Amino acid sequence: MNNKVPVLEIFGPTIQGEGMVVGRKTMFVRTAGCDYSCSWCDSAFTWDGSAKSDIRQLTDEEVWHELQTLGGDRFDHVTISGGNPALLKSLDKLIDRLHDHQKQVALETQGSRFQEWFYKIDDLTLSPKPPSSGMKTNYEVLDDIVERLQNNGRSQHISIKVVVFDETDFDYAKHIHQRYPSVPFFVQVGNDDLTTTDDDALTRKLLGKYEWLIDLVVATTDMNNVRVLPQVHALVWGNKRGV
Ligand SMILES: C[S@@+](CC[C@H](N)C(=O)[O-])C[C@H]1O[C@@H](n2cnc3c(N)ncnc32)[C@H](O)[C@@H]1O
Ligand SMILES: Nc1nc2[nH]cc(C(=O)O)c2c(=O)[nH]1
Ligand code: SF4
Ligand SMILES: [Mg+2]
Repeated sequence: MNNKVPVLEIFGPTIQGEGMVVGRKTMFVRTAGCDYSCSWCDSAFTWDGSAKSDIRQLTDEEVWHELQTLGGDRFDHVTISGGNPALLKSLDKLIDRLHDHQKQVALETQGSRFQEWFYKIDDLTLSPKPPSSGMKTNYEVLDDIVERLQNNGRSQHISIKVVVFDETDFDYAKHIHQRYPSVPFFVQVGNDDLTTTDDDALTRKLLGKYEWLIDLVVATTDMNNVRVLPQVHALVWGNKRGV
């Protein structure tokens, strides 16, 4: 069995800029490879071949060593993102190692694949993709993942986060919230300007979109138990990588 993890970036400590533990001090491990190809993916380098030569096949011990080198004693939380980390059975050992060292573990995934190690994740974000992404949600798989987690006592450890770019996406978000009403639900501002280096202009634009999304949620009856968030890291650091 392949016990290595294809890693593209390890960075931090920084803050979790999105979703259920927004603001939480954390390290990031970003894995390579995705089964989706979202039109607006802000981490397309994980799957489009452009950073192929940066991919390292690391053991859990090597990942842990690098986290320690970077973070020392200044972290107690690690977020695994990608790409889609749920493609990797081999993350099981890394999660155990992090827990052995009293580090909490968060996961970002789109909900297209299940892994047994989902049951061990402390903060698990499922982020199904709205129409603007060009991807199609497999509800059979998503239903199964949510059901398994709920049936195994993980309800306090999961959330759903939908990125919204337009009103069609907002309708999709409403539909997802109605389908899984007991799962803590987040809508997130979409960033459609992934190349600009003008941080002030980007911040202004994203805050404008944040207000637009807040207004939509405020005006909608089926969106009451909902949290509306921007990507805090994009407001602070723009499109910079590794923050
Ligand atoms: C890069 S993805 C990696 C994890 C996993 N593949 C997923 O999509 O959940 C992490 C999060 O960033 C969000 N995201 C990606 N591109 C974005 C963009 N342009 N604007 C806002 N959020 C974005 C995704 O929807 C997801 O919630
Ligand atoms: N600060 C920060 N927060 C994040 N939350 C989710 C991220 C991701 O790319 O998965 C991300 C990221 O790349 N940086
Ligand atoms: S699922 Fe996540 S990593 Fe994959 S293409 Fe979409 S946003 Fe990017
Ligand atoms: Mg990101």
